[in-house]
Amino acid sequence: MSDWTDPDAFASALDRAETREKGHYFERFAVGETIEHEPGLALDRPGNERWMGQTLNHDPAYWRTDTARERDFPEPPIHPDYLLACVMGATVEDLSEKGGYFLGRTDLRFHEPVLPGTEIRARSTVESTATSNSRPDYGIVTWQTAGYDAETDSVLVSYERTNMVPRRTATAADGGQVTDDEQTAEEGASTRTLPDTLIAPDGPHFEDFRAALDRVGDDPDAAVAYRHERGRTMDDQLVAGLPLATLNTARQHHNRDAMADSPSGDIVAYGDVTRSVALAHARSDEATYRERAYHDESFHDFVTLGDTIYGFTRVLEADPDPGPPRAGEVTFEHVAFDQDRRPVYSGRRTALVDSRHPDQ
Ligand SMILES: CC(C)(COP(=O)(O)OP(=O)(O)OC[C@H]1O[C@@H](n2cnc3c(N)ncnc32)[C@H](O)[C@@H]1OP(=O)(O)O)[C@@H](O)C(=O)NCCC(=O)NCCSC(=O)C[C@H](O)C(=O)O
Repeated sequence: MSDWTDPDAFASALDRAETREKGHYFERFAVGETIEHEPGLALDRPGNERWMGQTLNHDPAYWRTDTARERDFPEPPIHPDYLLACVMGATVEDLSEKGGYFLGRTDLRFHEPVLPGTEIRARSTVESTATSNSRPDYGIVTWQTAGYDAETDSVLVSYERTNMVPRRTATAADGGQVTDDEQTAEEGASTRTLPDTLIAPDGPHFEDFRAALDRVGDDPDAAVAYRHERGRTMDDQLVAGLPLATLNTARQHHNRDAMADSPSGDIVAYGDVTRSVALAHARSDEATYRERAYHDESFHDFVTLGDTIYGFTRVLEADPDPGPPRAGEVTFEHVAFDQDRRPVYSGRRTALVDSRHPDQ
């Protein structure tokens, strides 16, 4: 009788066996097609608290009932970063499990607060497809995705995301190597100057951001921009644990064997974890009332186990009008960077920030 566990015989059988593949190549995506994603999950308090605790999102409104009510929530809601990561996680099997880079996301909007117990579903529509000029083995696909309440069908979060997706038929490509000319151009770009004078707001409230912007005025050599002190080292819990808890099946985050020969050489953090950590650092220095929207989010470089993520914030605008009387709208640009000062994420965020209380 054959011994299927004889190591040599088994290794040779593996070479002959077909692999039942997961995920889809670029050619599968047709513009206009809508995909209803099968995975869905119930957003509960323990999952929410695990995400928030690990990413340092410790805003008490998401943990304490009394603070939640002060912030006009009926109870501590699901954190927007966790909601977003779960919606995107549920789409990965259909859209990006095959691998390829998460290039960016824009027009991300949170439509309404979400309470624990909500069961979510996701659907995506293919917006555009193109072959990549710089990496001919890949295509670039943009999807419009909505995360919605399975019971009421109301949209909770929506965004447009772009990934590189491997092509089924690899071309005679250079594998994405950057040429010497491109390298020189990149180095030249990195010497571009930023404003000399960087000022920080005096406090966390809307008036503090507005006053800091007024101080900068029209001076092209000044900006409201500051660092956040906290950092978070990426451990196994963040790199593999959190994405799996959102049903994100991308091998980049949990299969070291498959990633050993990839450009990163190891598993990499889910972009939504990296982003959530940097945003948590920023939020810890502001009196956030509500998260509203994000634009032009990009993931610039790999984050691997042992990297430490810090946050940097630039304040772009402070508008008193669009919010409720207690808050004004502030637009930030946030940058996540690592221990070597390498930017790994950037995005523009619009949030409502509480006004200073009259006796503060
Ligand atoms: C991704 C990178 C390797 C890109 O590096 P670089 O080559 O320097 O970037 P380019 O700017 O030249 O862009 C390459 C091509 O992609 C197009 N592009 C770039 N951004 C966008 C965008 N937002 N929308 C549309 N198209 C975009 C450019 O036009 C170029 O096109 P072409 O010239 O035709 O080729 C590098 O940035 C990198 O390594 N980033 C890290 C990526 C990463 O680690 N991401 C987060 C973790 S992975 C993850 O979370 C996966 C997730 O689970 C999932 O499933 O998606």
